Amino acid sequence: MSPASQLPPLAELEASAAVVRLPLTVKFRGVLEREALLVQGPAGWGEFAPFLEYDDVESSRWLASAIEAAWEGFPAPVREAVPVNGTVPAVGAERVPEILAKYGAVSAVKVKVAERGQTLADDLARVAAVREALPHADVRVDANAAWTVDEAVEALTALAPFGLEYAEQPTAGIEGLAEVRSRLRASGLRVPIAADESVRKAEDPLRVARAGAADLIIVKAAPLGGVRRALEIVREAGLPAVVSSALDTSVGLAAGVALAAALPELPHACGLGTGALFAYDVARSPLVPRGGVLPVAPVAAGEVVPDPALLAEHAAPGDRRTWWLERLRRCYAVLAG
Ligand SMILES: O=C(O)CCC(=O)c1ccccc1C(=O)O
Ligand SMILES: [Mg+2]
Repeated sequence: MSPASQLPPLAELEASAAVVRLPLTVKFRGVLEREALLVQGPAGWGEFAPFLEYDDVESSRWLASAIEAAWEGFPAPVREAVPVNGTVPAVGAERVPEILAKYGAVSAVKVKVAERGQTLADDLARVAAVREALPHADVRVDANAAWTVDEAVEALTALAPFGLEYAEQPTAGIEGLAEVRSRLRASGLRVPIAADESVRKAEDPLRVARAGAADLIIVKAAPLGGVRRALEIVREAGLPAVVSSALDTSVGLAAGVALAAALPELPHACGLGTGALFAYDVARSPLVPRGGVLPVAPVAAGEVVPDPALLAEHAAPGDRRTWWLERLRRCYAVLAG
């Protein structure tokens, strides 16, 4: 996180702040719209968009990431394109073809599972529909920590025959992940376990790696406090990493692309295709996948910027702008210590 002495003045953040509300074409995390506060600094634009229920301490890391993007810019890329997965929210199986069509050709698909109010049968049907549409794709599932250990073992045992690349955060907590992982191995099922919430919401993002509780880690630029901090975490974790979005606008996705582009190794497709779920974005040329990849060049060239007309068109209502500016001030105070 940026040391307090390196923080730009709050007035500069406030002066450039644009608050948008963007409609999605499909419900994600239970919502049909995404709000974000965008700031402009000498290095470009940054996105501050912690989910509405997050507290100020957790949200302040997202602000550090926005400040890095706008005042410091991104480290040099080592690749020209970032392969991405399509993301299938917890929709009914009959909607899978329509959702997949949004991404175009992708070599990997992430399927949300364990949605509250749904059953294992719903998950099996959704994953089956993805497998039917894309027989050769890498299919990974994400339970967002919603299963118990027993439920996770049962569900992943049932899902494994579809061929799973890995299971993301099947259950909450590092001990739970370790137990799911070892119980699957003991039964001869090699489903790699990826840690997401156990990295991005943990007090110590490295503990899951030290505990040997996961085979890979999911890293997101904003929740981890920026691209450089995320790179450091991957280096120290010593595990393969998958860069994923936080349902960002193209400005936030650019930070994810910069992170994925700067990682020494990128063995899996990244979860950065979510721009395709937005009905509208802030950039004239949004970061949506083409041919299964996102290009690094426009990010490195600082071309992924909001269009003033789109910012105006999608400006959040006045009371929401006030709410975001107040949140910005509180999180700035956290960073300033
Ligand atoms: O990884 C992806 O495919 C898309 C991003 C995603 O799933 C996500 C988006 C917003 C908040 C949490 C998550 C998550 O990975 O759990
Ligand atoms: Mg996840």
